[in-house]
Amino acid sequence: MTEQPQTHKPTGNEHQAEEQARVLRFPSERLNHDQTQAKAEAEAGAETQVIDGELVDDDRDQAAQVDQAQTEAGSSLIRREKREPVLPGWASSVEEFRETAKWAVSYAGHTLAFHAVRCPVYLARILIRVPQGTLRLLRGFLRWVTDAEGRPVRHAAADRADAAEYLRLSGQRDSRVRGRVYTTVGLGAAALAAFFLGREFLPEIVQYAIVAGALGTVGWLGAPADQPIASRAVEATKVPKLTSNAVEIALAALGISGINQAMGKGGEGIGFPKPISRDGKGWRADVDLPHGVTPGDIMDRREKLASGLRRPLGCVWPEADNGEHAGRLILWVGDQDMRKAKQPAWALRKGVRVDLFQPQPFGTDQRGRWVDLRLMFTSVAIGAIPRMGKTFALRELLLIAALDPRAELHTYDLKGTGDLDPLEKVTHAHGVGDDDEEIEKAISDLRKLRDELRRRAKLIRDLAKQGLAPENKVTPELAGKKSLGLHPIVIGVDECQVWFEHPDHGEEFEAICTDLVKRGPALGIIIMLATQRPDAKSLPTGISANVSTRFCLKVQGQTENDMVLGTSKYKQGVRATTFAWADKGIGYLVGEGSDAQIVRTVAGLDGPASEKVAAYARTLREQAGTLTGHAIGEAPEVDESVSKKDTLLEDILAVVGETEKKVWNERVIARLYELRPEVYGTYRESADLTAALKRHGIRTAQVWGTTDDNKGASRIGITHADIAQEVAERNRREGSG
Ligand SMILES: Nc1ncnc2c1ncn2[C@@H]1O[C@H](COP(=O)(O)OP(=O)(O)OP(=O)(O)O)[C@@H](O)[C@H]1O
Repeated sequence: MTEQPQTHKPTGNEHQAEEQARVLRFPSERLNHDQTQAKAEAEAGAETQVIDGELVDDDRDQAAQVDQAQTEAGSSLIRREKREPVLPGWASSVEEFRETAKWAVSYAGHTLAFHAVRCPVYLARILIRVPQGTLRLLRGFLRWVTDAEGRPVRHAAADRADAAEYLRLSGQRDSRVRGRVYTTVGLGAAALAAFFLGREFLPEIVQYAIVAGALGTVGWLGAPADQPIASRAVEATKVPKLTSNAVEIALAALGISGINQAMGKGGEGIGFPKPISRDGKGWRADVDLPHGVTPGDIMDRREKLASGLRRPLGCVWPEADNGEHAGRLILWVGDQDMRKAKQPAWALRKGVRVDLFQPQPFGTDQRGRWVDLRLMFTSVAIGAIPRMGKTFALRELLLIAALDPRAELHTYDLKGTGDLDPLEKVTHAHGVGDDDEEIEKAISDLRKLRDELRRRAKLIRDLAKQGLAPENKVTPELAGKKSLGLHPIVIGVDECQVWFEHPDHGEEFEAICTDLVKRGPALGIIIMLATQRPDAKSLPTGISANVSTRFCLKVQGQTENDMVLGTSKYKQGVRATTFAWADKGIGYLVGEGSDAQIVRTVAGLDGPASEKVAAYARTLREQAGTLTGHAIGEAPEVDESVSKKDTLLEDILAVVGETEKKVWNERVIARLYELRPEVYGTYRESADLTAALKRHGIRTAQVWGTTDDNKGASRIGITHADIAQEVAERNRREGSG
C-alpha cells in the first residue's frame, strides 16, 4: 500500500486568510496542479477500486486520463473531439494492402492474358472493318471540306427566301471551303512527303507499326458502336451502394414500434452521425436509433433486416457500438456473403513454427481481416449447437498449439468419431470415446495434471522469490528451460459434458478442470473445452465463469449464449443466437479483455488438411526432441485406484469404529492413508474426502470434536451412521440384483 496523501484541515483563521488572499494560478500552473491531481486520483483509484481483474497497461490508462484532464483544463478553444484515422483502413493494414495489391496484379494479368489469346480474332475483326472505316473516314472528310454542317441553315434561309442571309451564309461557306481545300492540299502534300521520307529513312519495324496503327484506327472507326473490336475481359459485378434511404426502408420493415413512430409524421427520424462509407469489402453505416430502441432489437431481426436491404443474410452484420451510447448501431453490409467470401490464406496452413506466447491467426472478421488469438495464459470455452463448427475450431487451436514444439498436448475426443485423430502423431495423451477404459485413462491423466499444476505453483513461487518469475507466472524464458519442466501444456476436450456428467468421476473431472481453468493459465497450462450443450451441467459454472477466451457459434437461447460468452453478453448485444444455420464456423470471439467480435475460423481445415499441419508439427518436434507419450507409442499409465472397485465406504467403516459417532474428515483421511496408502495417497485435504463421499450420495457437515491438545472445535467430518446405512442399502440392492 502506498501512503494516502495527508489532508490538512484549515483552522478558522487560516480560512479567513485564505479568503482574503486567494492565490490565482496561472493556466500552466493550474494545468500542472490538475495533472498531479488527475494522476493522484488515478493512482488512488487503481488502489482502492480494483477488486479483481488484470491490470493492463496502467501507464497508458493514466496517460489517457492526464491527457483528458489536459484537454479539459486548457484553453476554452480546445474541444473534445474524436479524430478519424489519417489513412483509410485498407492502407493502414498490411494484410489488406497486400490483398489489394494481389488483386490488382491478378486483374492486370488476367486482362493481359485474355486479350493476348484473342489477338488473332481482333486482327480479323479489324481487317473486316477497314473498308467500312475507310468509307466513314472519307465521308467525314468530305463533310468537313464541303462544310456540310452549315447546309441545313443555308437551305432554311433559301426556303424563307431571305436573300441577304442566304448570300451571307453562302459567302461564308465559300471562304471556309476554300480554306479547307488549301489545308487539305497542304496536308496531303506534307503526308506524301512524310510517306516517301518515311519509306526512305524509317526502320522497317516502325513503318509496319505505323501501317498497323493506321489500319487499326480505320478498323476501329469501322466498328459499330455495339460491337467493339476488343471483347470485355472482366464483367464488373457491381454491388449496390448502401444508402441512408435503403437503411431507413429496411429498419422500418422490422416491425419495431419505436422505429415506426420515429419514421412516422412528426417523428424524430433515424440519425446518421457519419456518412455511409466503404469499410473493407463492404459499406458501413453508423446509425442513431430512435430513443428506446437498441442494437439488440435490430440484431434479433437480422434476417428481416437482410430482406429489407435486399441482400443475402451473410452480408448483413448489425453490431452495437459499445464506445458510444446504447442506441448507436453499426451496420456493416459486405459485398459478399461472409460464409462464401474467399478467406485470405491462413499463414499456418503449410506449417510454420509458432510461439504460443505470441498471438496467432485464428480466424477472419467480416471484413476479411485476420483476427489473432494468444493462447498462452488463457483457458478456452467453445460452445454451439451441433454441426456448427465447434470441433473444427477446437482442432484448429490444437493444431496451432502443436506447431509450438515445446507444447505438450492432451487431446480428448469424447464424441468418439476421431475428429482429433490427425493430432495423434504429436499428442502426448489421446483419448477417443467415452467407454470405461477411456474414462479411466482420462481421469488418471487429469490427476497427473493436477499434481503437475501443484508442482508448478510451488516452483513458480520459488522462482519468484529468486526474482526469476517477476509476475509469478511462466515466462517464455522459463518455458524454454527443459530442466524446469514449465513448457506449455495444452489440453483440448471435445464434448466435455461427457466428463462432467459421468456418474462416478464427474465431480472429480469438474474439480480438476475448474482448478486447471483458474490456476492453469498462469502456470502454462491451457485447457480448452468444447461442448454442444452449454448448460450448467455440461459447462459447470466454476468453469464458465473463469475461462478467459470464449468462442460461441450459433446457440439457441440467451442462457447458452451467456454461459459461453459471459454474463450479460446477450443484454449487451453480443448474441450468437442471431447466426443462421448456414453460418458454419462463424461465431463471437471474446478474447483476453477484448470486445466481442465476429470471427470465422479457418475454412477448409478438414481432416486431411489437419493431417498435413500435424505432420509438419511432428517434424518440428522430432528436431526439438519433444515427442513423448502417445505420439511415440507409449501406453499411458492408468491409476490403479481408478479401475479397482471403489471400497471407500467399507474402508471408512473399517477405520472408524461404531463407538465414534462423528469424526473429522482430516482424521478419517489419515487413517485411510494408513490402511491403503496407494489408494488414498491422493486425498490431501478435507475437501477431497467430501468430494469422494458426494459421489456416494453422502454429505459431510460440521461436527464437534477435540484437537490433539484437548480443545473442542467444529470441523468438517463424517457421521458413522450415514456411512453404515449407505453400505447396508448397497448390500441389500446388490443382493436383490
Ligand atoms: N470456418 C468454416 N468455414 C466453413 N465451414 C466450416 C467452418 N468450420 C466448420 N465448417 C463446417 O461445419 C461442419 C460442422 O463442423 P464440426 O464437425 O466442427 O461441427 P460440430 O459443431 O463439432 O458438430 P458436432 O456437434 O456434431 O460435433 C463441417 O462440415 C465443416 O465443414
